Amino acid sequence: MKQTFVMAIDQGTTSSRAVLFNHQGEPVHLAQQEFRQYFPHSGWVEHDPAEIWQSVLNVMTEVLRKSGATPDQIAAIGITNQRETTIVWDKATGKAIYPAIVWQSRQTSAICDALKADGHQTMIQEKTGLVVDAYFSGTKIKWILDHVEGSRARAEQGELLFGTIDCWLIWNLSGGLAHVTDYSNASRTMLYNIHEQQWDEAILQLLDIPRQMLPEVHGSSEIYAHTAESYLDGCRIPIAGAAGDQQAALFGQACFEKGMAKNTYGTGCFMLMNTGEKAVKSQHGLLTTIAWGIDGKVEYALEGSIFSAGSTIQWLRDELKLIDSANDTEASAMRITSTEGVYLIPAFVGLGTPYWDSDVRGAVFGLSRGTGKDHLVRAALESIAYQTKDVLTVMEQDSGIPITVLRVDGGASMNDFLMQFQSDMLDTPVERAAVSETSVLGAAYLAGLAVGFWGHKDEITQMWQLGHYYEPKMLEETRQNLYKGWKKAVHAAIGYKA
Ligand SMILES: Nc1ncnc2c1ncn2[C@@H]1O[C@H](COP(=O)(O)OP(=O)(O)O)[C@@H](O)[C@H]1O
Ligand SMILES: O=P(O)(O)OC[C@H](O)CO
Repeated sequence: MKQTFVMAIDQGTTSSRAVLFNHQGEPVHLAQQEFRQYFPHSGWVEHDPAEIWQSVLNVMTEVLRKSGATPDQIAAIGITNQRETTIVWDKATGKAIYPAIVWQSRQTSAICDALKADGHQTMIQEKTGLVVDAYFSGTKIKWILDHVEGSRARAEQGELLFGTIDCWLIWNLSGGLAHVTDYSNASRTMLYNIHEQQWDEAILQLLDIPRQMLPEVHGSSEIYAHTAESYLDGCRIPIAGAAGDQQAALFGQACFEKGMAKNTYGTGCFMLMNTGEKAVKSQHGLLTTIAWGIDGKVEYALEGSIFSAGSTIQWLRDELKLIDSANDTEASAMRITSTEGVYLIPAFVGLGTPYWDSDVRGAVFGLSRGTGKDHLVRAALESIAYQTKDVLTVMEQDSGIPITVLRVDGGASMNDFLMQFQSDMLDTPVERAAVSETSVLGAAYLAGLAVGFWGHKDEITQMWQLGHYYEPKMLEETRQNLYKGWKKAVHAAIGYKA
């Protein structure tokens, strides 16, 4: 039978998706399932690894059912994932020994503070390209080994395995045969030397993490394993691509040339610039990270990480009950012409680039008696654009490359008000890709390239299509005044610690 599709799995922070892509790179069928978020303490976020795995199996089955396709029509499977989220599991039973500690979770900030106080920040940044922060997997693994009784000794015996979500899924899909990850995911652990491309013994010793529990690191586009016979009607499909969701989005946006940048508006917001074969060091809190490794050649990116973007909109919906759905925010923001001086600082789990402050928490400034729901909703949307401006400004400084156009994608990029305000605030055109699900598209491309479904990256460049173009329209004076107000508000929030 002719193989018609590549199946890509996007295991995101709030939902799992499976999408079938055809030869034209079009998403022709999709299945999606949300799963539970656990907030056991202030600033902690956890997931159930078994529920994540089950949700992925469900969407894979569901997308096949919806499409009427049979598993033997699938040329390859690609995986993209919420990054840094950490799972430690028992190799014999396949059961996690603790819930997945999610990238947003702050439960290891004290470990990070101690690392910084002991002067390890520079060494860690030099080797891994990352700042010392609870965001990354390294301290999350340490925390699990410190808190689950007997686990460190078991890890030393080779009985426990660590993996980010890509690794957990490949291990499960392969029936426990492959314990592997790709370069882009390894580069988010704070344990991986991105220049030497190997796990770093000194950092492993510092965090007391046994080497034997870590996966093998592979390219982002190659066959790691085949699906086990117990799934997908016994059809053994090659699992042929993996990348962290932000790197996969850079790939899906066809940002293959040095200096090309994209911003993805999901739960958080992540701007990445391709820096080619050069790992550019940041002076302003950007991360240096591996974009992907293909055919033995690793390419790098500069990244700005914003922790709360779409999640701020979820908060308006789920906690404040100001809106019924995320889509309502656009009309709400457009009912007024400005927030009238209201700024919302969405530091629910601290602030990432360029502030890197784990302890700051959210705040609202500029309330007056006339402030209403629309002002708060608009301030929440604007906070996403202001944080993006913070990141873009330092990215241009650190790379020395002006960003002349910003490619955008992700759930919240569908909001026209937000995208226009973004373009206005940056004074830069914004291009929304026709396929806004670029992470999952990137995963499909990576897997499809590995099995010859697509021939070359140039084919992908040809397939990229513009969905919507936004041009800056705001007066320079207005832009400057609004942004000045944002900066004042952020610094006031940072200055206030309960
Ligand atoms: N029209 C919209 N306006 C603003 N935010 C939106 C809109 N649609 C979705 N979102 C937000 O985008 C996020 C979902 O985007 P998605 O790319 O699926 O995120 P993730 O991959 O992080 O789960 C949610 O946090 C949601 O609140
Ligand atoms: O699941 P998303 O799209 O919010 O992405 C999360 C990022 O990978 C965290 O680094």
